[in-house]
Amino acid sequence: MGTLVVKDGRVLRPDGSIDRADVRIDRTAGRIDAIGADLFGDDHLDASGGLVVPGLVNAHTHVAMTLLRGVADDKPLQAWLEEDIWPLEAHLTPSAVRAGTELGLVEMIRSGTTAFADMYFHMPEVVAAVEKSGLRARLGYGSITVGKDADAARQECRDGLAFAREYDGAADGRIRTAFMPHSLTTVGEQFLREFVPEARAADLPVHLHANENREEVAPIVEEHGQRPLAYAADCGLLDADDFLAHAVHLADGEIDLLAERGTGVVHCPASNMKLASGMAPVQRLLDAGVPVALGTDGAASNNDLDVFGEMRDAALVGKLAADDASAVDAQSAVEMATAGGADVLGFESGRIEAGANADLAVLDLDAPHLTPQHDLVSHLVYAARGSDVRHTVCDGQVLMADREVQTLDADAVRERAISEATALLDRAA
Ligand SMILES: CSC[C@H]1O[C@@H](n2cnc3c(O)ncnc32)[C@H](O)[C@@H]1O
Ligand SMILES: [Zn+2]
Repeated sequence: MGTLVVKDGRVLRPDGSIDRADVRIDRTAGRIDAIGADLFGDDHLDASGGLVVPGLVNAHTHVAMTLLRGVADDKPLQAWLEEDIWPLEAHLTPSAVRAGTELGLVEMIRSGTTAFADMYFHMPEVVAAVEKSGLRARLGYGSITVGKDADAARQECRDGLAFAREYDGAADGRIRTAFMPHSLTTVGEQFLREFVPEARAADLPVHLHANENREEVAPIVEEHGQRPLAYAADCGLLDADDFLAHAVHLADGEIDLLAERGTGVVHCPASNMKLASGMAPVQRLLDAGVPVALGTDGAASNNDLDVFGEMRDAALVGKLAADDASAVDAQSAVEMATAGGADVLGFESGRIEAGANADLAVLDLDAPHLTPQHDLVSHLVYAARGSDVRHTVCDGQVLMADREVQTLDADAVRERAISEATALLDRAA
């Protein structure tokens, strides 16, 4: 396969500095092997006039929810899930999930995302779509036990573990898996106590929604007499490779617990604002040393999968939450979307440095909204958009060149998603 050189761009380094350099990729290893001046390789990708950044990481989403984009807006979490989303999801089929996932993967490739975590249904379809797309992912079947009898509930968790065991390492290692109980209120205590140790035995991380809004926190405190994360730790959760989505409503002791354990938090600012869940204490999490990543959540609560939007929202709402304009600065937002996200998902990505996974994006800088160029880190967070991405590379493979997605047929994917979304809403009507 040889080498690929990303040529003549400016390169964002892990310390936030930017310099003119070429990036050489060993395509067989899928790794960056050199960064420097005038590098030669077997193939070249033109980055002149552009900025080479680590591929963005979307560390919490439900990709196939692209099919539900715009079906239910302007409601709080519980009403949105119970009145709209879950009744529709009951009619999902494997082919609907495949179509919605491929649509989301095209959207992510086009906006420079190279790795993501997905919790959803019909996950073998997601595996097949990710394999074809060339992206990197941490995948899990979302187990829900509430409202099910004990046998069905146990089967939900068994299915989640079986999926994770079977597909870990798929797509030449680009796919890793996790056990993904949906949340502390939708998965019963007995099932957490039974199945989390099985996940540990299989060396699988655990990913779940936690402390998302006040209505989710209150019943846990009432039923268990503990804050949610103390209860989670009691149930065997919060290992160093586990990661929680949202973590909006946190007591001081819960932040300390996350820091002590090294458990990751995926901050989902747009979803938290849209569902009026609250403002996560992101600067306090960063100050405490908690690993923080960014996620879009699903496209029905965002309503897109563009991580550039998440960087901007994280910086803006982070300042409001801290009542401090210096909180969650641009460099912090970029780190959460790149190296921080990769670390939380357990990937050796998110940094343009020799030895790292060759996951990167090249942005065009010649747009009016990116002019003048006093500070490109500032531009990445406060001015750039996903549509500024010109090339996307993952694992050394070019997934998009000059805005043309190479691995999926974007027009066909869009047509199929439209027909599956229409059929899904017809079935549910
Ligand atoms: C069991 S698969 C995942 C499940 O989660 C639902 N979901 C989407 N967004 C959220 C959110 O913000 N909090 C909790 N659950 C969410 C999704 O619709 C699936 O049913
Ligand atoms: Zn979610």
